[in-house]
Amino acid sequence: MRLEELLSGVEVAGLLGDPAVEITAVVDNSRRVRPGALFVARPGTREDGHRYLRQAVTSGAAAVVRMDRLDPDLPVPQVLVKDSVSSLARILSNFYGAPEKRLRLIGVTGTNGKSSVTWMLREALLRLGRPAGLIGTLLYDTGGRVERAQETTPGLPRLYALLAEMVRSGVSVAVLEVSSHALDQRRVTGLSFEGGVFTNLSRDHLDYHPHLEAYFQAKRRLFGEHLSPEGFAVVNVADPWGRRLAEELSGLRIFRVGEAFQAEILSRDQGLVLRVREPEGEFELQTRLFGDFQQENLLCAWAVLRGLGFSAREAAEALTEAKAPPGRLEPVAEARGARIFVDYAHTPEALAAALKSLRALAPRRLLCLFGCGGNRDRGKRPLMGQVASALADALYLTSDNPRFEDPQTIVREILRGVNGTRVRVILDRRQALREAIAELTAGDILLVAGKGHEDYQEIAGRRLPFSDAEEVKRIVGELS
Ligand SMILES: CC(=O)N[C@H]1[C@@H](OP(=O)(O)OP(=O)(O)OC[C@H]2O[C@@H](n3ccc(=O)[nH]c3=O)[C@H](O)[C@@H]2O)O[C@H](CO)[C@@H](O)[C@@H]1O[C@H](C)C(=O)N[C@@H](C)C(=O)N[C@H](CCC(=O)O)C(=O)O
Ligand SMILES: Nc1ncnc2c1ncn2[C@@H]1O[C@H](COP(=O)(O)OP(=O)(O)OP(=O)(O)O)[C@@H](O)[C@H]1O
Ligand SMILES: N[C@H](CCC[C@H](N)C(=O)O)C(=O)O
Ligand SMILES: [Mg+2]
Repeated sequence: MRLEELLSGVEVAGLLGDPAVEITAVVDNSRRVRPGALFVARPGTREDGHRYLRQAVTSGAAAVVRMDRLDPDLPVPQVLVKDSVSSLARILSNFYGAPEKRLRLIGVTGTNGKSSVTWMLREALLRLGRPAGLIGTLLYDTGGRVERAQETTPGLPRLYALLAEMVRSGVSVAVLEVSSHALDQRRVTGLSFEGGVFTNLSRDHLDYHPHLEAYFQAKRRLFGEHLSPEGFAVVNVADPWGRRLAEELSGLRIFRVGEAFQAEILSRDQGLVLRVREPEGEFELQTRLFGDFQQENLLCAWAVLRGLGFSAREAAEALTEAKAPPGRLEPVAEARGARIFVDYAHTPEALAAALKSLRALAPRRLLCLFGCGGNRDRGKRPLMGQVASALADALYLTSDNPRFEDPQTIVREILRGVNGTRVRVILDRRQALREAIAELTAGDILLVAGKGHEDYQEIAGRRLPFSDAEEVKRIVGELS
C-alpha cells in the first residue's frame, strides 16, 4: 500500500519526501523493521521511539512517522503528526482494512478474573455456533490459529494484525482481555467495544500505578473512552469499585452482576453446581469450575451473552460444563487421599478467594505453597503473607518468578505479614513442592498458588522450563 493511502484520516502536520512510497509493514519497534516497513516513532513508558529513527532507517524503513520535527538529513519520506499513537492506530486500520470495525468486540477488565471470563465466553460462543477469537494472558486464538500470548493485551501493531487474521478466518466476535497497562498505554486505541466487562478491583500493580485510584481510573477508560454508545457494560456490583463504576456510568445499558444476575452455589465437590437467577428466570447449571469466585466470572460471561442478544436459555446451555482456563483452581492430582490444586492467585484478594473456596470443600488441613514475583508490586507481599496465614493451616514459602530480585528478600517481605501459622521456607520451588506433597495425608488439600498456567520460572532474565501442574504430577507419581 502507498504511504498516502495509509495516511487517510490521519492528522498530518507536515510531510517530507515522496508520499507515494510503497509500504509493506507497519511497526513501532525499530527491532522489527524490515525493508519496506513504515516505522512509527512513539514515546513509551521507558523509552522513546524517536531515539531509534536512524536505526529504523538503517534496517530498511521505507518511511517514518514522528512527532518531533521533519529532519532533512534522514534519507526517507517523513510524516509529522501531533499524536503518533492515534496516528499509528489509524494507519494500522487502513493497512488491514479496518478489522476493528468488522468484528463485534468484547473487552474484559478487572484485577482478577479476566482470563476466566474471556475463556468461558469464547467456549460458550463456540458452543452457540459463533466463530469467536480470543486475545488474553494464555493465548491468542484468531479462529484459524492459536499462538502463545506474549502480553495479556498486545501492542497496537500485533493487536491489529491479530484482528485482521480473525476477520480472514470468519470470526464474528473477538473477546479481549484488556489490562490496566494496556489502557494506560493506549494499546486499544481505535477500538470501539460493543461490550465492556468489569470483574473487580483490588490491590495489584502498584509498582506501575501511583495508587489504587489511578489504577481504577485506568480500568475505567475501557468504559469512558472505548465503549460504543450503543454498547453495554457488564459490571460486578458485588465489588465496591464495581458499584462505584456502575454509579458513574450514565446513559449506558448496564448489566449488574450481583443484582440482576445472581447465582447460588448448590454444590462444589465435583465442580460448581449453580442456580442462576436472571431477569428471564432461574436456571440450574452443572459446571466444571472450582472456586466460589468463578460464579461471578460465569455470571459476567452470561451477561455478555445476553448483551450480544442470546436468550437466557441459550446462555444456560452454552455455559453448562463451563470450565476455567488451565491453572485457575485446577485440580491437578490426588496423593494418598489428599487433593492438590494449582491456581494463578498472585494478589492478596485472589489468594483469599482461592483459599476460601478450598476451605469450603472442608479439608482436614489446608496447606498453601506460594511466593511472589520479583520486580513487580512489592507492597502486596506482606498482604499475601497475611491472607495466607489467616486462611491456611500451614504455609510453604518459596520462589515465584524472582526475576532480578533475591528470592530470600522476597520471602522475607512475605513473612512480615505472616502471623502464627506454621511456615516452612524452601526457596527452590521444586523442592518445596516435593516436601509439601510428602507431608500430605488423607483429607488434606494443598494449594499451589501464583504461577497457574505458566510453563517457565523467570530467574535473572532467563525463563527456565517449569510448570506447577507438571511438577506436581511428576512428584505424586514418584511418591506413590
Ligand atoms: C512497562 C510496560 O508495560 N511496557 C510495555 C509497553 O512498552 P512501552 O509502550 O512503554 O514501550 P517502551 O519500551 O517505553 O518503548 C517506547 C517505544 O520505543 C520503541 N523502541 C524501544 C527500544 C528499541 O530498541 N527500539 C524501539 O523502537 C518501542 O517499540 C516503543 O514503540 O508496551 C509494549 C507493547 O506495546 C509491551 O511489550 C511492554 O511490556 C513490558 C515488556 C511488560 O513487562 N509489560 C507488563 C507489565 C504488562 O504490560 N502486563 C500486562 C498484564 C498485567 C496484568 O496481568 O494485569 C499485559 O497486558 O501484558
Ligand atoms: N472473580 C474473582 N474474584 C476474586 N479472585 C478471582 C476471581 N477470578 C479469579 N480470581 C483469582 O485470580 C486468579 C487469576 O484469575 P484470572 O487469570 O482469571 O484473572 P486475570 O484477571 O486474567 O489475571 P491477570 O491480570 O494475571 O491476567 C485466579 O487463579 C484466582 O485465584
Ligand atoms: N499478570 C501478572 C502475572 C504475575 C504472575 C506471577 N507469577 C509473577 O510472576 O509475578 C502480572 O503481570 O503481574
Ligand atoms: Mg489474565
